Amino acid sequence: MSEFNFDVVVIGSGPSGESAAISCAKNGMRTALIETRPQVGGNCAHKGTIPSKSLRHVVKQIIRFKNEALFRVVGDHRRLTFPQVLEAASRVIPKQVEMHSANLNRNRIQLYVGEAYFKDQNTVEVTMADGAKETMTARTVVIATGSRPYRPADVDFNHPRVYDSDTILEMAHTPLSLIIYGAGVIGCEYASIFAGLGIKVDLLNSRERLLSFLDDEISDALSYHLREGGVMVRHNEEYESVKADASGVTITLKSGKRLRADALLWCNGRTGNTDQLNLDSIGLSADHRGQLAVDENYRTEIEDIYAVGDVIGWPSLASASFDQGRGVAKVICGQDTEVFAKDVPTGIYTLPEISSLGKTERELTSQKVPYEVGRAFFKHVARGQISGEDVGMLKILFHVDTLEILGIHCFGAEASEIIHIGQAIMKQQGEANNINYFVSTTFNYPTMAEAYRQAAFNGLNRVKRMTH
Ligand SMILES: Cc1cc2nc3c(=O)[nH]c(=O)nc-3n(C[C@H](O)[C@H](O)[C@H](O)COP(=O)(O)OP(=O)(O)OC[C@H]3O[C@@H](n4cnc5c(N)ncnc54)[C@H](O)[C@@H]3O)c2cc1C
Ligand SMILES: NC(=O)c1ccc[n+]([C@@H]2O[C@H](COP(=O)([O-])OP(=O)(O)OC[C@H]3O[C@@H](n4cnc5c(N)ncnc54)[C@H](O)[C@@H]3O)[C@@H](O)[C@H]2O)c1
Repeated sequence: MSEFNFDVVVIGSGPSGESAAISCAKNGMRTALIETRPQVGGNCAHKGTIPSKSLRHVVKQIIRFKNEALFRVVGDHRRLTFPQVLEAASRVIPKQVEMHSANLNRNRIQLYVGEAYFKDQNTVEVTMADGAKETMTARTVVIATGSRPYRPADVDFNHPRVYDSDTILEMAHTPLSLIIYGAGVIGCEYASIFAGLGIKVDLLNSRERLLSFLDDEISDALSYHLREGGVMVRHNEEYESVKADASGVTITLKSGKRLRADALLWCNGRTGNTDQLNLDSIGLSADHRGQLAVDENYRTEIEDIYAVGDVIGWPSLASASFDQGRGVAKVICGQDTEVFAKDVPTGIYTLPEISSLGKTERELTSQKVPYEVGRAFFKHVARGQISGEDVGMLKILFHVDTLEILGIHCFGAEASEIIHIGQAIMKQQGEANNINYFVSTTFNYPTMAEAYRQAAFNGLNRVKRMTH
């Protein structure tokens, strides 16, 4: 008889928690999963990735309908309300919940619904919705509790015109104008969504440029297209005060500017969900952002307590969280130690979409790497012309001597899919990672993938390294 009820207890059912639990169970571990929400899927399925991407999809369809004269012959040009758009977008959530529940069931994972906190290193207590408590013991605990929007104390989030990225999914009216404070990935994606609905958007960025981790050319393209879509982007701005009243919200900026809109969407930062875990009881503490420090095996400072997903900070992506969950399970099951998720691509679902992998031009320049650039514009790609989605560019950065691909940057329709073709080549070892792949391989025609061939020709012609 084991001294514990479970081998592993996982707290949180987002992508990192679910994949950790399933991988542990598949390796024969007696596994429990605890989730506060009555439904599994995490913030990813209920508040973050899935609802925002689904909203964006609906908005993209509306834009398409508005801009395509052919559709206007068959339907009138009606104005949709935000609640109608939300309703259409939210249909995907039950499908996600059903899929995740089935995955957990199939793998015989014991699910507890309630809020978990530590009693000691091997004991976790769960407070159920009705106040009842359940206690369980385990050799190993995985903290996968995710994150939530950061709410500064001087902004009244109880006011019905002030939203964050969770509560915006409950907005019951359609504002004519919206201020978005915070121009990180969430702020930029929501700016695209609301501008796409014809709402006047002010996007306030505390930094000098949008998404400064991107290649400059891509970040410039995003600024240009957001502005063209009707978003007023303002850089280097910080708020002084936020005042909401019955008819709108006024934000006063440290620069002296005063902006007013029908509603405010706050997108400035997130906090790790660690405050309810009673970490003191096990001698663990989170940093000022509520995040936990881990080593390259996702171990916290406390033996047999691991953490994965948003609660450990970078990269805070659903994509990486899946891998982190599987990675930590390998460590727990003693299978592998090379598990840290790195070389994570970015996939940003603005309009236009952005995706990138590897080094930017700025990084290569500062590292004094002799590189060249190959570009293809979607307006010159037959498939882009046919589909009418001809805004965009694919850019390949490669070493002038070895022809090794060093970075791929893409914006435009389906950029987040297109990037994975290049990723497969970049992942090859040694000389197999070579830009020549794209000129020595036959691509289906017409496809967006053909942009790789065009970009490779463009780059190789530039360094005269092609045998014609
Ligand atoms: C608006 C938005 C859009 C995003 N878009 C993308 C995108 O397009 N692509 C992408 O890759 N990433 C995206 N992300 C990020 C992505 O959603 C997160 O990185 C991902 O959800 C993190 O997964 P996780 O496993 O850490 O946990 P989460 O999904 O955060 O889930 C954690 C779960 O733990 C539960 N929990 C917390 N505390 C306790 C407790 N004490 N007891 C029991 N349960 C608890 C919570 O209820 C929650 O369900 C987006 C995020 C936001 C906010
Ligand atoms: N498509 C996607 O992959 C996607 C979509 C949405 C969110 N996410 C993830 O969710 C997480 C949260 O997104 P977010 O937009 O809230 O966060 P973020 O870190 O991108 O930034 C939010 C805002 O805070 C500001 N900020 C952040 N750190 C700062 C600092 N040190 N100094 C000054 N200003 C700072 C940024 O300029 C921005 O205005 C991100 O890690 C992101 O990767 C991913």
